[in-house]
Amino acid sequence: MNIAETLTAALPFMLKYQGQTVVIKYGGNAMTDERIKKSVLSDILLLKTMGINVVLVHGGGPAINDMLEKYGKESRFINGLRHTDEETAELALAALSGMVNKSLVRDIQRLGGEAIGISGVDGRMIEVKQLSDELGFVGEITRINTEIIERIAKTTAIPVIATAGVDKFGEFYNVNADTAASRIAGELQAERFILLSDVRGLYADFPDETSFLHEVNLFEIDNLIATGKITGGMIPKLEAIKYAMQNGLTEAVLLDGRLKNSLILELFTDEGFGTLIKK
Ligand SMILES: Nc1ncnc2c1ncn2[C@@H]1O[C@H](COP(=O)(O)OP(=O)(O)O)[C@@H](O)[C@H]1O
Ligand SMILES: CC(=O)N[C@@H](CCC(=O)OP(=O)(O)O)C(=O)O
Repeated sequence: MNIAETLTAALPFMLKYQGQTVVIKYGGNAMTDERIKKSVLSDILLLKTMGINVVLVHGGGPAINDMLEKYGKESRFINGLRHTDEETAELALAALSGMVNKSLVRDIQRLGGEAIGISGVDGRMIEVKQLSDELGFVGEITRINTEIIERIAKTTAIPVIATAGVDKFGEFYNVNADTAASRIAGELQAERFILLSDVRGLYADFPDETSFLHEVNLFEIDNLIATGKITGGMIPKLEAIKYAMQNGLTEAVLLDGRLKNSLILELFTDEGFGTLIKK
């Protein structure tokens, strides 16, 4: 297709999404390759330039692992959530809100766009309480203050959100990025919520290619979790989507961030490239 045909074919989708909110959760595992990262950010900038209200929420598990390793601290996960002592909470904040957030902002700016990076601590955007004694300083979200996101989103800048949380006493908490992104998408009543990871989508029997699921509903997700075939970071991801869908979100898409232009293909064609999660 030449450029004119491509743009013309995209017109109905552009009209559909213009002025709408699209929340993109960019997982740390799809961020480790610089070329892929640049391509993802360039797609995100294209969406913003088309008049879509893009909100970028990022993770950074691998960056936190590296930071902890530097300080001689071990990473330990319980059902996909990192056990977080006080020092880990501070190091996670440094890695996510410092390194990862600012490098995403810088990379968008290098591509010619504008971005403003904030963490859940800023403007008390992500208010939390302790989730459990067992996990330490892992936050359970009690409130999302979307005002600061909405203010940035009205400008030419893309809001880039690091998902640290703060409790009523001002303590820093580590918050799973999928959980926070799902809640933000729900609160913003996003038209689309897309989670970019390093996997094609959801498998009934991971990693058996033939078990790939193009579409699932919440009931099927519960059954899949019960089979034990869903492990690691996929558990909080699905739990987060489930929670947000019971509280305002209409659907979510698990998408492969490593697939070139996956965001554009997902939003601007009728073909589904990932796993669509519906009520
Ligand atoms: N049933 C499943 N289908 C797809 N991925 C799964 C499944 N069970 C476990 N996973 C794992 O979940 C990972 C994605 O979750 P996570 O590591 O938290 O990603 P991210 O850092 O991008 O949020 C995949 O890389 C895969 O290894
Ligand atoms: C509590 C908890 O587990 N927090 C996560 C926060 C980062 C994250 O979720 O990043 P990804 O999206 O790349 O996995 C962590 O410490 O790894």
